[in-house]
Amino acid sequence: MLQQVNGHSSGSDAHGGESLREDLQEFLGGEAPLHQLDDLTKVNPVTLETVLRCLQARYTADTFYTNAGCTLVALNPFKPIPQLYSPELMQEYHAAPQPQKLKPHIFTVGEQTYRSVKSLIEPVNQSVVVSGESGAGKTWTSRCLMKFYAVVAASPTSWENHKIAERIEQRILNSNPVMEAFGNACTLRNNNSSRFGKFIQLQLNRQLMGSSLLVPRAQQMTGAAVQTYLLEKTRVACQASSERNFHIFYQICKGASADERLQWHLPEGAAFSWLPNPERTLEEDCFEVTREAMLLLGIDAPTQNNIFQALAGLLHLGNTRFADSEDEAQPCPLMDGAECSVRTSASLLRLPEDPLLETLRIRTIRAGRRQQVFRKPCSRAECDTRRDCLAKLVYARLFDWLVSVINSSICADPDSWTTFIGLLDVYGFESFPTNSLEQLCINYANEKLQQHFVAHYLRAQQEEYTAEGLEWSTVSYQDNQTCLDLIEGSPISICSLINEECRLNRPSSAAQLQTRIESSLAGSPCLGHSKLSREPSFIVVHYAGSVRYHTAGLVEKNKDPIPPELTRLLQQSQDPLLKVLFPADPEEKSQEEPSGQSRAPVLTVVSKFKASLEQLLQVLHSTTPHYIRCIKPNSQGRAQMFHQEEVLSQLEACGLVETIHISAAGFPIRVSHRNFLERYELLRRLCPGAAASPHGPPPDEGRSASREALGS
Ligand SMILES: Nc1ncnc2c1ncn2[C@@H]1O[C@H](COP(=O)(O)OP(=O)(O)OP(=O)(O)O)[C@@H](O)[C@H]1O
Repeated sequence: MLQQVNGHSSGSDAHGGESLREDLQEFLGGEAPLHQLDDLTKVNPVTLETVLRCLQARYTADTFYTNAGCTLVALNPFKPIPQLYSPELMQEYHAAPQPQKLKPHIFTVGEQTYRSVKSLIEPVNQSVVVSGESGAGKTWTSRCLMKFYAVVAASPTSWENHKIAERIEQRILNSNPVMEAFGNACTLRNNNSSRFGKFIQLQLNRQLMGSSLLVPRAQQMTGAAVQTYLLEKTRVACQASSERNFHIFYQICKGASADERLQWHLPEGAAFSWLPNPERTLEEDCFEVTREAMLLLGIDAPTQNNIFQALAGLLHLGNTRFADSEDEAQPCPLMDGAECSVRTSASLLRLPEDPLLETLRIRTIRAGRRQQVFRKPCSRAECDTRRDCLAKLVYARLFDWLVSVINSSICADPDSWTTFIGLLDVYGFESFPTNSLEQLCINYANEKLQQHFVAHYLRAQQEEYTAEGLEWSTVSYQDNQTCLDLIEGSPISICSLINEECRLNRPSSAAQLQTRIESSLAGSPCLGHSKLSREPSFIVVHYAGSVRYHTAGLVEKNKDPIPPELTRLLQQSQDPLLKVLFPADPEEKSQEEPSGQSRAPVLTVVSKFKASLEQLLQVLHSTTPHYIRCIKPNSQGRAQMFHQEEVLSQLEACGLVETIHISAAGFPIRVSHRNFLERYELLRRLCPGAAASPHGPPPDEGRSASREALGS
């Protein structure tokens, strides 16, 4: 293009203009400032480098939202910017004739989804997929969107309806502090990290405004439903160094009244081994906010008291330490002081003390044709595992129960809503020095979502070309099906092999599992080899990068075994809450007591997760998806700091690099007619006889003028 311009320079003399020479100088020097580009697919050319430079320029200019085709990229500002989320700004986006013409913002996505629901054009239901790594701003974004909908989707017809709507919205918003108190924790990467995934379905109902059918329809929020995924329950009993347990434990220890301290056996300054780093004071430690929100969700004070007492019981359980037994035939003795912990824990959980201790220390085995019962003292390590398992079991059931209570409080009668907007806030792609089943599940979910995204993005591209009247150009793009086949395919895949090990219930070493995976799936191009690793592992080449998964403990984690004695013990509790969490249910036995010889399908972690993922994707497929990719500009959580390498790896992990490649596979350079004329108007002036305006492009933004410039 430069040569072309230079090539025409003699022509410029023909027009004789000093001014033309000056214009040329300006043309050669002046690209549109990068920070003004609202859409990453419009940087020219679309490459990783230009995209990164554009994001950095915008971040430096305090511009945190940028479009990338059908995706919104949200850079975490790491500083409060109240005016960016004010109710006035919400109203501005809500009232704008074309919100997409305003600056990119989460409110644009909010308003677009809301209008699409209102338009009743199929598919009416909408979903917003919010992704990004830990600390990137997913929870913040989802919360902001919920507040936005609470404002715009609350325009009922009567005062009475208004009050009902307000109550529902308040409850929906109140579900956030409760779920965060019980499901979030302070990690190395985020002080308020969600340790579970969630899909919130905001249920809307069509309202007729006034009596005339011609008056525009509104959609009013009538309720919501929450679905959660993969709570990191291991955190209850095991926290990485410098991390913390779930916020709620710190809240009760810091916020309990004097009476409650007595009742829950939580004296000031008491030390609990499952409560590391209690000296750190976080904004999230606010017990009062959680209590208030629980109350508004219908969890009354006695029930709350019951919950907190059970949690205190778990903390005391964590202080129960075992010593090695000198005689294998005898149960492990308790360490000094642990007797008191068991007693307190038993009294708070309202369990009989001796059976609690016995269950922790003695395993019952059924064997032989007659299923004779044998009692075998556990090793110290086994006692620890059983203690931790008991705590995880209680906490996971409590969390699920809370979610169900929240749902019954916010969920609308199925007849009272017709449409919905779904907000999906999931863990982003993970790759740590050691990766196990949790990362495999999370990355598997990300692969599924990425495939969904690529299919949608390619379709959107083709539609755009058609609308532009461009010649049909099939964007050939290889999606991530090969990787998904490796993880979940039939008949043999990583999931099926791990499940098979659980079903056969045979002793199997980590090295054997590695060999089985490598030999059975050797043909997959997405299975990498781990020659350098000392520990048994396998590598999966994900769309976002290669991840090495260690096979040690994988099968056991997948089984997630719950000794049946533990469930039976909890069913004996006199505590009203535990009675609800552990009802005497005959079905439970079949789930939790898989017999070694049984061929019945075992409900493994992977198979449950796969089923819930399929259900989620079915819902997503039935909606129009919107994507928000949250990016963390630096890992220190500091404002005004942009680390290019960190951002780049996130662009890869959240699939934005893919978007860029797809854009480049189609038409990598996209400029509106108006911008094109603004930039290349000069070409028309270089062309002898062209009637170019010295004042810039004509106002019609027309194609013909652009063609003329191209032809010159
Ligand atoms: N738009 C924003 N404006 C100001 N601060 C923000 C914004 N988004 C995020 N933050 C800050 O970043 C922190 C981390 O954000 P958030 O908890 O939403 O991350 P996340 O992606 O949900 O992380 P995780 O996966 O660990 O739950 C917030 O606590 C907040 O301090």
